[in-house]
Amino acid sequence: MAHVKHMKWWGWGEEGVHFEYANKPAFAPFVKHALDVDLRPRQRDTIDFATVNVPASRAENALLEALTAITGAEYLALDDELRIVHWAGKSVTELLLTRAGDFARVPDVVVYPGTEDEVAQVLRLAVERDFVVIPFGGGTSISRSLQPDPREERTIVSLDLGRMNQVLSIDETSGLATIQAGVLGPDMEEQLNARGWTLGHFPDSFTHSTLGGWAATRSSGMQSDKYGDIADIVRGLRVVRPGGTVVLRPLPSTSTGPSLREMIIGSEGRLGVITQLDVHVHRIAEHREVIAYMFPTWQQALVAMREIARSGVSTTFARVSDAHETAFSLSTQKAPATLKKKVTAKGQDLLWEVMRRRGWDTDAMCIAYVCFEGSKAEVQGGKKAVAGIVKKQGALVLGAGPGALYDQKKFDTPYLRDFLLEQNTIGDVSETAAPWSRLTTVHQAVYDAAQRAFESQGKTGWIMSHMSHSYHAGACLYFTFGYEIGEDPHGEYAAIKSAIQQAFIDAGGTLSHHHGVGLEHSPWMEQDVSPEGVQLMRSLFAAADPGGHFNPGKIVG
Ligand SMILES: Cc1cc2nc3c(=O)[nH]c(=O)nc-3n(C[C@H](O)[C@H](O)[C@H](O)COP(=O)(O)OP(=O)(O)OC[C@H]3O[C@@H](n4cnc5c(N)ncnc54)[C@H](O)[C@@H]3O)c2cc1C
Repeated sequence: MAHVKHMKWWGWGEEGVHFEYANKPAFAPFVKHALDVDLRPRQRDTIDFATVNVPASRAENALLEALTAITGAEYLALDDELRIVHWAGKSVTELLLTRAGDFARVPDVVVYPGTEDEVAQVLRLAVERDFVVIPFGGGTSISRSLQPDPREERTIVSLDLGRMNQVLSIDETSGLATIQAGVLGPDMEEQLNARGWTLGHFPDSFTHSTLGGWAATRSSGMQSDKYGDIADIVRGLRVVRPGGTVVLRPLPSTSTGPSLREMIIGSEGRLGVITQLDVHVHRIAEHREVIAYMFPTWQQALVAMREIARSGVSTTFARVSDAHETAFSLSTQKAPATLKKKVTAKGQDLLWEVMRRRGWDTDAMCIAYVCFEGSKAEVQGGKKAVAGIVKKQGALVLGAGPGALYDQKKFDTPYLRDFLLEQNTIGDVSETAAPWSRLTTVHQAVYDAAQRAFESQGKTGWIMSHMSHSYHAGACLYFTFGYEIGEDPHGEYAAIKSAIQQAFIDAGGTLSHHHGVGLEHSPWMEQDVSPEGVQLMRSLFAAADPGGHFNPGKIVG
């Protein structure tokens, strides 16, 4: 479909873009140490689509004609590659299945509506002709929110919102923009930036995910400390349902019963299709700086992060990597190519010397990044206040150099998972949020659970974490884990991922801070929101969609 950009069918992002390690001398030794895996040079650049068998479309001609009458033939896709692009998201389970060509059930047709009225017509038709509609944003779901039920006998339509991609208006007085749901992150920012505005929402998946997808999964971006999670950013919505459109106006606040807005946010396509959103927008900051700090220990770093959150200093983000993640970050540094970079590397050696002389255990130290935005004076003031807080916890201020590097690399990491899969190795993530009082307990519990799970599967595994997204009462802990794939890729993954998710709940965290539920996290929902809570959700979905036409089975089965 020439009008809508898609990721490659077999992995993350664009064809031809890869994670490279040849220019990162410490990376291969790190992987050997952490996972006992010997990296091989990349064997292939792509996977030939001709090598996979795609189940034939089950869509009948009469239905295709009815859909054509709505959007026009140009906006209906039956071709196999597009059906595979739309069959699932980018969770590890889905990537393994996709690479193996193991497609139990794929959408029978992809429909690209251009207007809200066309969306409404498709949904009415779904009820009339009894087919399933799975709304599709950018396809970056990491919780299996898109993958159809393999047992689904009805026709499945993937409804791709990608043509509805415009910033429609900006209310400059209120700082509110009205934007179509199918717009990809970069396209939306380009339109907003052209008028001096930004949404400020930058998930790691930003380049390939959409505004509607963010709202449908309760997303959070790396700058949420300043701009809020998507649930804070979205003020108004239009949600198309077969019987009509729910219209929630962009009011600053309201007390008109239970919040419909909150109910739609995170509904993963089960309550209808979000076509348009009213969102907070902000003037692009005059000045921005990311400063790096090094802490002697994780405990001291967490205390500092809490103090920063409490201090009233406006930070755009404040995140700290634990010792394992710090070691990983250092392993991805490029070899210095220019004289200037060689001098910087020398500076780093000196810094290491300073830390050793201070008696630091360099295996325990933790790197933190804090971002400041505003006028030059505001940024200076913020930096000064944060320096005071971190120094009380024994940290060294590393300055803007490493911070700028972090800022540039932030959207590259998703390519690492495909690179590792190519090396027969899993690299995956799980995140939670917990009160400040429980963060160290959750962190330790997840490490212990992962270690036990690695051992039970006979693996040399690695786990690392960072803390980000601070709130009044707590913060998000984001874990990355890896291990070499054995003989039972799905069984091993299920055992390790489940151990981590269960540890979140047992230690007092939530089962997901910003990746949503989908099929992946659904088994823990009763433990997360109580059995009665799940029953309430089931009743809601059953009443809102009695025929189970809209992304059935997701969140709660
Ligand atoms: C490598 C990687 C990094 C990630 N980093 C982050 C991160 O930093 N922060 C974060 O929050 N998430 C992250 N994610 C998860 C993912 O990007 C988010 O869940 C994102 O919000 C999904 O948006 P999307 O447009 O790709 O939606 P899709 O994946 O296409 O869809 C997700 C769900 O939303 C529904 N949906 C989509 N559009 C609509 C609509 N208009 N109306 C109704 N339902 C709709 C779909 O049916 C599906 O259930 C990451 C994922 C990956 C693979």
